Order: sequence, then C-alpha cells, then structure tokens
Amino acid sequence: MTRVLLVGCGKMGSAMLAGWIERGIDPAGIVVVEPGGAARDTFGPKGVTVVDTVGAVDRAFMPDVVVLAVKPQVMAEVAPSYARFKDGVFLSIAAGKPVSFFAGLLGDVAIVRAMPNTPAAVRAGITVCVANARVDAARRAACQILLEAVGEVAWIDDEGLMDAVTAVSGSGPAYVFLLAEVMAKAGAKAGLPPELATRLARATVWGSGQLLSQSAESSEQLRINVTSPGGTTAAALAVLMAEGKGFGELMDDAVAAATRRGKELAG
Ligand SMILES: NC(=O)C1=CN([C@@H]2O[C@H](COP(=O)(O)OP(=O)(O)OC[C@H]3O[C@@H](n4cnc5c(N)ncnc54)[C@H](O)[C@@H]3O)[C@@H](O)[C@H]2O)C=CC1
Ligand SMILES: O=C(O)[C@@H]1CCC=N1
Repeated sequence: MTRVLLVGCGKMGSAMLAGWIERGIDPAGIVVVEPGGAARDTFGPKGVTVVDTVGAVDRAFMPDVVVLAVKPQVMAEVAPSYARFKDGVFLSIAAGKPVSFFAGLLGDVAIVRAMPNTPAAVRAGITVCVANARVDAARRAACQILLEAVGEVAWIDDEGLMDAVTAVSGSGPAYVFLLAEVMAKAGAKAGLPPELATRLARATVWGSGQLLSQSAESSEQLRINVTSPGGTTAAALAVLMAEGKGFGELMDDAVAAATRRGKELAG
C-alpha cells in the first residue's frame, strides 16, 4: 500500500485525490492536511483521514510520498513543518518553485517537482516530473504509482523546462475551457439559444479531444480533415489563422506570459 500525505486539498489536490480513489488506491493509506472543511466532507466518507494541521497527523504515520499541493505563495511557510517526513519523498506540484527551493526549506531530502493538470480528476491528466539526486528507484516508483493513477506521466532531466511545461499542460486546460466558453458565446451571438450553444461547444470540445486521443493522425491533419476547400471551416480559419494576429500568435504570447509568471514565482 502506498502511504500518502497530501498537504492542501484545493482544486488540484482534490482533483488528484479523486483520481486516486477512483483508481482504487487504498484510502486507508491516505492522510490529508487541509484547513478548509470541504475536503473532510467530500473525502472523509470515502475512508480518507482528513485533518486540519500537520500537528494532528498521527505520529506513527510514515508516508512514502508527501504531496505538497498548497499555493506557491505559502509554500515557504508550510513546507518546513513537514521536514520530519524525510524518509519518504516530497512531491511538489507548485508552479514555479524549483527543487533548490525545497532543498533550502527541507534539507538534503528526496524531492520531485511535478506539474500535473486538473483532468487528473477524471484520470485524463498529464504530469511532467523532475527529480533530485536523492530520489532513488523506490521513491520514484512511489511517485509514479500516484501520478500514473491519474493520467500520463513524463520524467525529464532538465528542470529548466518546467515553467514552459506549466504554461502548456498545467495551465492548458484553462485555455481549452476558455475555447468552450467563447465558442458558446459566439454561437449565442450568431442567434443560437444560449443553452444549445453551450451544449454544442462542450460536446465539440469533448468529441474533438476524444478524436485527438484515439486517432493516429496529427492535430494538424485532423484540422485539415474538417476543412473543405472553399467551405465554412476555411472561412473561419482564415480569421483564426490570420497572419500576425491569429490564434497561433495569441497562444505564443499566452504561453510566454505563463512561462514568465512561473519564473517570477520561483523565489
Ligand atoms: N489548479 C491547477 O490547475 C493546478 C495547480 N497546481 C499547483 O497546485 C497548487 C495548489 O493549487 P490549487 O489547488 O489550484 O489551489 P487551491 O487554493 O485550490 O488549493 C490550495 C489548498 O491549500 C490549502 N492550504 C492553505 N494553507 C494550508 C496549510 N498550511 N496546510 C494545508 N493546506 C493548506 C487551502 O485551504 C487550499 O484548499 C499550487 O501550488 C499550484 O501551483 C499545479 C497544477 C495545476
Ligand atoms: O495558475 C496556476 O498558477 C496553476 C499552475 C498551473 C495551473 N494552475
């Protein structure tokens, strides 16, 4: 049984925890520290132990993995109280915070810096990880078990890539949800009843995601397959792909902004 101490059960922590439970990871081995009441109400009945503070964690509980899932801005204040769990591995999911930051707070311990995303809640996430030299095969395997329970996992060696990873896959679900949002609004402006427009946008994003995940074709080819020469899609794409002011340029700017913000959060 993998024993997990989850610190912070907000949007991302709860998404991962929901995925673990759905996957059959034994809730008896999971302890959550979360001062907000909602986690206790949601996950307590599922067999997870939820406490308010680190002081309330049973002294005998020795986690294999301590998942640090509080906001980057409070990490420096929160993480040091977990230093006694140094025999396990600390798995941080905080945007921006480098491995060296945790080494500064916790000492010479095993640290994995990971970037998951919220589709983890339905086990369709993707997490990118980088480990320090103290992470041995067993600790890495313990992290792998948790992360692959909620989606795909990729390990990289170059920590310098993590802010760009965060900008693409960590924040990325928000871009896709924004797409659904603006498509629905545009549909309503085009005269559709808002409810129907919302339903069409959601189903289209969902169905396109399914096709993307199941097809051997590239996203570019799947786009081309929709686009009849001289047809309706071509008319729309002429707007979305307009030279110098299209979706591609906007996305470049958005990803660059998110990457910059990750670097700002590092300290
Ligand atoms: N939301 C997302 O899509 C993603 C978030 N992340 C990272 O996950 C971390 C958490 O982000 P969210 O879940 O979005 O934020 P959130 O604000 O929803 O969750 C943070 C949780 O930490 C709790 N908390 C605050 N102080 C605490 C303490 N001393 N001990 C234990 N729990 C405490 C809060 O009550 C809250 O429930 C951040 O570091 C963020 O960078 C990473 C990937 C994606
Ligand atoms: O917005 C954020 O900072 C976090 C990290 C990636 C997704 N949400």
